[in-house]
Amino acid sequence: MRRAEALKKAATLIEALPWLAGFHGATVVIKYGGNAMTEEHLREKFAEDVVFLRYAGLRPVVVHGGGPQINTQLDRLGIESTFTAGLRVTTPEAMQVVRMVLVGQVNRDVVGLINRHGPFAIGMSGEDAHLFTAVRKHAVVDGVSVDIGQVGEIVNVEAGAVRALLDDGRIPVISSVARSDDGTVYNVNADTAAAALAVALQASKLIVLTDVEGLYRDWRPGAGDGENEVVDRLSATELEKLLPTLSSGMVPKMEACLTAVRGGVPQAHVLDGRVPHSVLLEIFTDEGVGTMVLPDAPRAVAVPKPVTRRLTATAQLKGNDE
Ligand SMILES: Nc1ncnc2c1ncn2[C@@H]1O[C@H](COP(=O)(O)OP(=O)(O)O)[C@@H](O)[C@H]1O
Ligand SMILES: CC(=O)N[C@@H](CCC(=O)OP(=O)(O)O)C(=O)O
Repeated sequence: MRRAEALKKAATLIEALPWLAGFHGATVVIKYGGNAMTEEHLREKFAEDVVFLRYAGLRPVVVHGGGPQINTQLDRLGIESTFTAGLRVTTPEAMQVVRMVLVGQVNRDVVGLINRHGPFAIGMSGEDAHLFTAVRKHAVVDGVSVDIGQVGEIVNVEAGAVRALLDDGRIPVISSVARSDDGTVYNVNADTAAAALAVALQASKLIVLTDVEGLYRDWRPGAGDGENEVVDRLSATELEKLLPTLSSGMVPKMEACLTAVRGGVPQAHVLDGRVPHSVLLEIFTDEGVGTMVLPDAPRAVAVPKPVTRRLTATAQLKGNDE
């Protein structure tokens, strides 16, 4: 290897040093969206990242989605499916398919994928060990409450089993299916489930992987990358104001980030799952990627990430540099 090239590689490794030190032992909840898991080479990179985190001394937890995979199966079976406010209207018939695909197919696939790189991943459904208890959720559209079927709102998280797995050096991989006290099974949006778990575990970070660069300021469907402006960083209050203007899949995603930071998680991120190794880039480099949501008054926590190189949220919204 040429000397210049070797020095560059060493510099990259050294750049990770403060982050490795700061995040040692930290719990990071990663939401792996169904749209982010469609390409094989990216799936491999994701699995490598998660195992890298584990070997680097962090405690990664994966909560996976599977919306496109559920759509495929519903189509095959001729079951119609619609979304309201980013949530699938879930009939009892659709619920059976949701559970089968998330727990029986996607969970197994993600566990297998991670275990190719190290024997750590263990699959769980939100129904296991009372992990997620839910009640029936209604969507609110134009201020009106709308019934969306067997969609759950998590009211309790029993994270003991997940903690035990983490203490044992495992990587829990969790499906967003929940049960109510009366035994009804509910479909929970995976962003929402990841946020509830991040709060229960008091994680150091929530990372939501998706198929766009981050939160776009004025999202225009169909516009390519670079044509929409990514909001680099924003505070909980700024996000709260923005929420009513958001649409489709971004609604549960950004609500999840808000829930996480309001619930004591110091940082929540929406990252582009199409960028290889975006999880490592976010955690171990100075730049950070995607959209970062911060609490209004960040607590004094052992998260070393300097934020000075990013635009402030206010400057972001004005479109100016600091
Ligand atoms: N403001 C916005 N910024 C970025 N994406 C947006 C925005 N509003 C709506 N979207 C849509 O939300 C989608 C992400 O949500 P979703 O399809 O549920 O992803 P996932 O399967 O990763 O959970 C994007 O692909 C985009 O089509
Ligand atoms: C209620 C609700 O909408 N549940 C989602 C659960 C899966 C999910 O969230 O998957 P992604 O993260 O890939 O979107 C659904 O049925 O599609």
